[in-house]
Amino acid sequence: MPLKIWDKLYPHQQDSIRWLYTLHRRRTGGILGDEMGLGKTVQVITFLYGIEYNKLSRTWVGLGPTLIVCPATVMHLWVKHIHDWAPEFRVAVLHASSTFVGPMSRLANEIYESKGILIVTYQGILKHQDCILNYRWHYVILDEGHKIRTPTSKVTLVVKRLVTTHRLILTGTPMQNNLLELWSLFDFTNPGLLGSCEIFDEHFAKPIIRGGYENAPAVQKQIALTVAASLKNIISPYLLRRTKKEVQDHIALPGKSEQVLFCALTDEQKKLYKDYLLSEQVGNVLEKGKNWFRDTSTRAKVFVAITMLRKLCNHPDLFIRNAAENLEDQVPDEPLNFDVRFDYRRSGKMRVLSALLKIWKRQGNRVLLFAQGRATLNILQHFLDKNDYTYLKMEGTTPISSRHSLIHLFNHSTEHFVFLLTTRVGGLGINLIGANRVIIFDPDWNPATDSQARERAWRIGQSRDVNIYRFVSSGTIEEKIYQRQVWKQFLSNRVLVDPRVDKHIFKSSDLFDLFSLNETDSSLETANIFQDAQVKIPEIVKAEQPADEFSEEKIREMKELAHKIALSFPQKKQTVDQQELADERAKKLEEKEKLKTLSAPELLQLNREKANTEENPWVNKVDDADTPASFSEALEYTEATSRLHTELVQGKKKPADAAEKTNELKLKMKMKSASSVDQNQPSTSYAHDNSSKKKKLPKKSSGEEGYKTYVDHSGAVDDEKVEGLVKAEIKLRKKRKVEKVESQDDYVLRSLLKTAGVSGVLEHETVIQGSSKGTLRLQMEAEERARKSVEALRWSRLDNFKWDH
Ligand SMILES: Nc1ncnc2c1ncn2[C@@H]1O[C@H](COP(=O)(O)OP(=O)(O)OP(=O)(O)O)[C@@H](O)[C@H]1O
Repeated sequence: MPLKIWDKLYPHQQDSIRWLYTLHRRRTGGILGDEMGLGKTVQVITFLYGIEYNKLSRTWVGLGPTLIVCPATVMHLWVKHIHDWAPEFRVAVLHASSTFVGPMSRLANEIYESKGILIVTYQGILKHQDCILNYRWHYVILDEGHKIRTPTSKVTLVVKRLVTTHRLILTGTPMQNNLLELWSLFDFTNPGLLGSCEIFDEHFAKPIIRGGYENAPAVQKQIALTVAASLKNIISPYLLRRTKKEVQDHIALPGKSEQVLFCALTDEQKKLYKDYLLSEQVGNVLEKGKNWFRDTSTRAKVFVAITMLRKLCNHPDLFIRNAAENLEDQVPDEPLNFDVRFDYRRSGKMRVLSALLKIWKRQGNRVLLFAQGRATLNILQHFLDKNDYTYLKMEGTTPISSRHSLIHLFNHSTEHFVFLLTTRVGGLGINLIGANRVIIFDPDWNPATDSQARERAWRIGQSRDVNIYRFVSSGTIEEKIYQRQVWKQFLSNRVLVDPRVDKHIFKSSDLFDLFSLNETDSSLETANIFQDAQVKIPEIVKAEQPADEFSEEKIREMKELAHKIALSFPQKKQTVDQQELADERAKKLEEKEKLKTLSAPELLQLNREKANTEENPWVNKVDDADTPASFSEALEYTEATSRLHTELVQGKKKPADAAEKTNELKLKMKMKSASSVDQNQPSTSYAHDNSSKKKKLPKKSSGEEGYKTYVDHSGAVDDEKVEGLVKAEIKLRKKRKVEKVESQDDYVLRSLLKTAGVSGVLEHETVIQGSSKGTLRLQMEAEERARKSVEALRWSRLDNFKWDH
């Protein structure tokens, strides 16, 4: 690969190029399963470029015709990335939004003949299968390849018929709901690796699932663990997965926090919820008992009832409309028409949303707001309109051709505060790093859908810390959905990350469990299950908000105001007697000249005396322990700190930077820094001479606790003032107490808990990470079982081989 490209890749990307090349040489496929946003697209394009550049393939002399299948929203992103990283490639999009004039089959043929790259959507492959299946492709790449996770879906079946030597899948979420999905993906990239679907289900999927339940016997738990470890060994060579945490040293992403906010239902929602649970519709479903899922029509009714409850959790209007129209078998997801009675406060989650957006707007944050359905999105849009928030919106009906420009607009201008998206359309494959806050308004059954959505902002290119909030209506169906998400995530982690992940938490939910409302109190069911994940907000030490609480806009306003005030000064001066001014100037000049004649200790002594006598809000009692070596050094120091002080007052420098600079100056002057020995003492101190003892500073008022005081000696505040020995007090947070000072996140959470009806908060990461303390008591039996599973798989491969030949 040309160095000019190689050098631009991060180390983990270079590793994956090596891995892809190993697969290439073995003429086999694989799954590139890096977490979202680590640059899988870039890795694959540069790898293909390497094949072309080195003419590595014997069959094609370089890269042969290549097919990329991806979701519609990212088609143009692929084109852009190819233009950026490998402009020599000929690339075309097989889609109505393409600029090509003429039949699509001709376009496909032209690209094929010129050994170019053809990009098509998953729908497109169904539509154009007749022509695409006719060709023998060099590489077939499925981006967001989890789209073929259902073994029997039409698109999966068509994709598996593609004729090609090299098959790659790119996905940040290789396993989403169950283990058979993983089988389906490998059945495309490495046919036969995991045996037949039935054998895999019986010998791998079922044992792993059985051992995952809390009430499973110990032997089953141990079998699950060992079988999962065997499976991981089998797939490891063909699955490359790195998490952001693992490569953080290279990519240096900013911080991320992810919390689950449990929002209380409003009284109206509660009443409607309970009434619905008691309704005939739900009663009919519950009557079916344990075997409800065997009957298709009951399954459909359960689905409708659950959807109704989910809508109610979002806003009563969504529920009432459906109930009024008595839509028994279907729940349309059409936008609603709002009348003047619309009130966001009737929804508990929207109250929380309102409180959050207010704070974030003030703080200068920008938000991705994800919701499952178009109807919910519509209600959220109405809320944003009413509150004059600027926003963009993208959902299923947004034309493909305009999606890319919407994304570009959001990322490249700060004009829009919120980006409203449906989770499935806006959550896949795109970059939305213009936002640093994410809300997932309602949870999906599939944890990967929500994970994909949250990763739109926290990815390469993001420079600000990202906070993610998942909203869950407490006590409702949404809690059950969230619990199912955790369970699925646990299964996925067991196979993809660490088989020892040990979080046996769930028994399978029955219908009564789903159709219930837990009203007990704010100590939620989910919070009780995951007690270790509960977020505890530290006590507030300092009442006022930290200085960085101000948004950029607010700072600009403050600066403008300061500027206006400053402009008013000269007018006042004109009213002062000119003679007085001249006298004043002469006096100050004289003082300055006199200062130059003083020795360094005299200068500092004078300085200290002035500080201790003057009534000046910037002045603090001086407690000095160090002496500069010479007068010129002292003067240099005084002037430098004076400049610093001016910059500080003018807002050009932050207190922390000013303090750092001052410390540098001190070091330069070879002054002792006694304060660095004791963090509780002021950071800068002066003294009559080296032997003098340090005096303790008077205690600060309580409002200033959590800060250390830095006493700075400086000259003029601005040019109009007399140069001399003026002191400033710069407040810095004490290192030791910094964690006690309320962070922006804590401030947000506290506000929500206090006023917006949030009844609990869980740290999502802690919820999904299991401990790895698995017992090895039944190791032998489990190993035997795992050995049998692998053997069954080998026989199954042999059977397939016989059939194939
Ligand atoms: N080496 C690199 N140098 C600069 N930018 C990069 C590099 N690699 C990736 N990026 C940028 O990082 C962002 C994320 O990359 P990309 O979209 O390829 O990630 P992904 O892993 O495919 O994500 P997803 O799974 O969400 O589709 C893009 O904006 C891309 O341009």
